[in-house]
Amino acid sequence: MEVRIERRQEVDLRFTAPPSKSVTHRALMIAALAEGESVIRRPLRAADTRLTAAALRSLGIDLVQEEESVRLQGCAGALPDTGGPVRLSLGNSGTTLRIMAGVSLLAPHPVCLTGDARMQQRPFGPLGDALVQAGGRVRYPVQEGYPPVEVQGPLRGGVVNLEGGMSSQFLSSLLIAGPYARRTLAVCMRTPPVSRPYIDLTLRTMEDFGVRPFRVGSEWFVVPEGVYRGRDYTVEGDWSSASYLCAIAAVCGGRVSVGGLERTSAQGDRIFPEILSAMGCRVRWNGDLLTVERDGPLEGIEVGMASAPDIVQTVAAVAAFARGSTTITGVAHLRYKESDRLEAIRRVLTAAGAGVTVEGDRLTIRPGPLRPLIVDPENDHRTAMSAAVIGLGAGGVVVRDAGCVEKSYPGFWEALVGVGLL
Ligand SMILES: O=C(O)C1=C[C@@H](OP(=O)(O)O)[C@@H](O)[C@H](O)C1
Ligand SMILES: C=C(OP(=O)(O)O)C(=O)O
Repeated sequence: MEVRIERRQEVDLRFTAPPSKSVTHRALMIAALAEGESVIRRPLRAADTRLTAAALRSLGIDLVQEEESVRLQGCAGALPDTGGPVRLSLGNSGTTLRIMAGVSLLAPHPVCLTGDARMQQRPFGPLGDALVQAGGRVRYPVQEGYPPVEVQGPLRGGVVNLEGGMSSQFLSSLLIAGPYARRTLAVCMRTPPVSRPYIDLTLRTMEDFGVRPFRVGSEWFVVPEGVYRGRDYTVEGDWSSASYLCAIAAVCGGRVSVGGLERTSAQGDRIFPEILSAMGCRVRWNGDLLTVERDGPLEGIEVGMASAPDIVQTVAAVAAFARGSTTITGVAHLRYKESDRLEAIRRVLTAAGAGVTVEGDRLTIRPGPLRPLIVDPENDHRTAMSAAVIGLGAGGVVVRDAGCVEKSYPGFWEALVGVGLL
C-alpha cells in the first residue's frame, strides 16, 4: 500500500489515541502468569500484541479474544506441559521476544524464540547472560548474542548482573518472570538503563497485579517471591502513537485534540507535549482531552531523549519545520530498533531537504526548505508515521509500504482519512 500526503494548514482536528502497545504486552504476559482469571479490556489489537497473545497460547495459556477484551486463565507461574519443546516466531517485536524469554524459563520444556531478519540483528546477549546467572540455560543456534535463542529453566533467582545501555526490555524480562524464581531475584545494573520509564511501566503493571518489587539505590532491583493475582484490567492510551497526532498541530498550525490518554501515565512518551511546548506550541488539558495548538513560529531546542526513544522520530520531523537547529542527545540505542533509526532519520530528512548530523549518541537537525519525497520506511512503523507528519507539513510525500504501521497502530491511516487529512 502506498499513501500520498499533501500539505494541510490551520487544522482543527480531534482524535482518540489507540490503546498502549507496551501496556497491552505487559498486561497479557503478567495475566498469563497470574493466579486466576483476568480480563484485559481495550487491548491494542496490532501485529505485535497479536504475536504476544499467540506466543502465550503456544506456551499453553488459555487465552480467548472477545469483542472488546481478552480473557486469560493464568498459570500461577507454572507454564503448562505442552508435550515438548516450543518454537515462538515473534516477527520484529522486540518487547515480545525479550520479555517472553524470561517468562519462558517458567516452561517445563526448552523454548526457542526467533523473529524476522531484522529481529535476528537486534541484541539479546546481555539478557542471555543474565538468564544464565539466574539459573537458566541459553543457546544461540545461529549467532552468539542474537535471536534465535533457545532458553530453558529453571529460574533459580539470586543475584544477577545486567548491562542496561542497549535496552530496558532486558530488565523488564527479568522483573516480570522474577516473582516465580525459586529464591529472591536481585538485579544489579552494571550500566544505567536506557529507556528508563519502560522499567517504571513494568514495575507499575506488576504492582497492578499484586506484586511489589523494590529498588535499592539506583542500581538494584529486587523482586520478592510472590504470585500475581488475576484481575479486570483496562489498557490506557498509547502516548507514542499519540505523538504523531499531536505533531500535526505543530507542523500544520491550528489545533489538534487527542482523547484517551492518561496525563500521569508511567509511559515516558507523555513528555511529548512538553517538548512541543518548548518548541513554541500551546498545550492544555480539559479533563482527559489534550489539546496542542500552534499559531506562532516553531523554535529549535536541545533535548535529552534517552528515556523516550519511540518519539525521537516525531520530534525530528517537527524539528525540520522549526526556525533553528534542534539537538537530541542520548539516542545511541535507536540503532537497535525495527531499523537503525538514526540512519532512518538521516536518510528521510536529508532527502526532504533538511540537514542532519549524527555524532555518537547525538542527533542534530537543521531545517531547510523542504521538498517532495518518496519514503520507503524499510518496514519501520515509526519511520512511516513520522513521514506522514512531514508530508502534512510540507506536502508531496509518498509513503511506500504504508501497511507497516500495523505493528503498533493499525488504524493510523484510517484516523487521518477519518478527519479529512487524506
Ligand atoms: O518495554 C517496552 O514496552 C518498550 C521499550 C523500549 O525499548 P528499549 O528499552 O529497547 O529502548 C521501546 O523502544 C519499545 O517500543 C517498547
Ligand atoms: C522499538 C519498538 O518496539 P519493539 O522493541 O517491541 O520491537 C517500537 O515500537 O518502536
